[in-house]
Amino acid sequence: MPGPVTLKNITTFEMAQHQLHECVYKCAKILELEDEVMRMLENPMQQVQVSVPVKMDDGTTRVFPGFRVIHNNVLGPAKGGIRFHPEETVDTVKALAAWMTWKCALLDLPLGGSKGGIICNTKELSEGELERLSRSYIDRIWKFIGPDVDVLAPDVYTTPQIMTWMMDEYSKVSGKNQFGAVTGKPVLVGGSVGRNNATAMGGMYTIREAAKELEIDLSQTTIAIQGFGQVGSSAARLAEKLFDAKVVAVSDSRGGIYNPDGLNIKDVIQHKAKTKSVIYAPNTKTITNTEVLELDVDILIPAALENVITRDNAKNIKAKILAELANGPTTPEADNILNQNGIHVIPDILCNAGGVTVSYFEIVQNRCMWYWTAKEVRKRLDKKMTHAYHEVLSTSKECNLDMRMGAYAVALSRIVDAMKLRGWV
Ligand SMILES: NC(=O)c1ccc[n+]([C@@H]2O[C@H](COP(=O)([O-])OP(=O)(O)OC[C@H]3O[C@@H](n4cnc5c(N)ncnc54)[C@H](O)[C@@H]3O)[C@@H](O)[C@H]2O)c1
Repeated sequence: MPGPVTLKNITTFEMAQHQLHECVYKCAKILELEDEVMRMLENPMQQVQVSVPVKMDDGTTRVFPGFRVIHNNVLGPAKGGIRFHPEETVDTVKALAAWMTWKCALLDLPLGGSKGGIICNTKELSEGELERLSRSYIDRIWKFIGPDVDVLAPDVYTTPQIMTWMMDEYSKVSGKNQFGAVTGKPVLVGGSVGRNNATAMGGMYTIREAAKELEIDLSQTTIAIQGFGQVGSSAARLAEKLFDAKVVAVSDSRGGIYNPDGLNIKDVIQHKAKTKSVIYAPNTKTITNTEVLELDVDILIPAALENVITRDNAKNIKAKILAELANGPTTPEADNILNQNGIHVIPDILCNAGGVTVSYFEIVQNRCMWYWTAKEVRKRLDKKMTHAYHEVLSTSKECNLDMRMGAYAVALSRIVDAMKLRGWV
């Protein structure tokens, strides 16, 4: 975790990392954690940097820099995505690995946190080059990963096909089938059913519990969702299906759409498939992304970018529940304003943890060679998310913390207790 940083001239992503670290520091003070404990959590336990050679289609060889970072594995084998991005940096990978540590601990998964990345532009690579890159990366890092050590998962620009190549290469070098070394695989080769909409589904369970706490009848609620990608569109569909709630607005990078009587989500999905955007879907009014956030709705779901709720617009948020399916959508200054205004925030590390939870289920199924039905996956996800929500709620009430700090308090105390038990600190 960095010390004070100048917030001038830093990218949005660095800003999101900074917020995350701020939460951890604040929480560490509340929990009165000793300096050596914080030093242990400040830096990753292991950082591997590799050069990944790839034979290109034109006969030349290119070398791509790659990383794999384990932030902390006190609770179990590390778990984290692998990103293929032209602007990847080891600092980003380190921050994201720490984020995985907090999320896994909060959900009480027997896993630590890790992350990896390769600096590359997937749009410039052929299918064959992409496969050779994925396999070559595993050839460089295979000694540092595995089902009992560090499990890989998809992230930015890495797909189920890439995960399958990586699992296959790891199986080859280790001389046996090792489905549990990688998650996010297609169901046919050891993936879990229910992973596609797990993040949104997990978020819905936390919204259901928040509504009970606030005595809100979900069938009478209106919902606005920023972002209509994998997570946002699933959230819109599920809110209609599970709660019979009215989704009145959704948006994407080109703008938002609004209908006070409720959108027809199926039509919006079809419109987006045809035109690549939600805007101008039939029977809707076009609005801006800012307007989407400030609508007079009961539930607001950011499901796109970081830092969209800031000190400038937080006072205009009218929703009773803010369910953070996106990572880092709210700045610390905005958090204070939301809390003062009595908005119930379901923080990102809780709200969007359904994805990593079903990834954990994938590891369990791979280890047992016993595959669950969609109903079983949903039931287990519900149990995990509901339990985590109530732990955060009761901690925040008992310790007089907001929900975000409550979530970090639960996660940090679990990690610190385990480090003490194992004699690390
Ligand atoms: N996919 C997962 O399982 C998962 C898990 C945990 C957290 N998240 C978080 O959820 C968020 C969305 O992830 P995703 O997988 O749905 O991504 P995605 O790429 O499928 O969708 C992102 C959506 O955001 C929209 N968008 C981009 N710029 C925008 C802007 N300026 N204003 C409004 N909308 C804009 C895009 O048009 C798209 O609809 C991210 O913050 C991600 O980190 C995703």
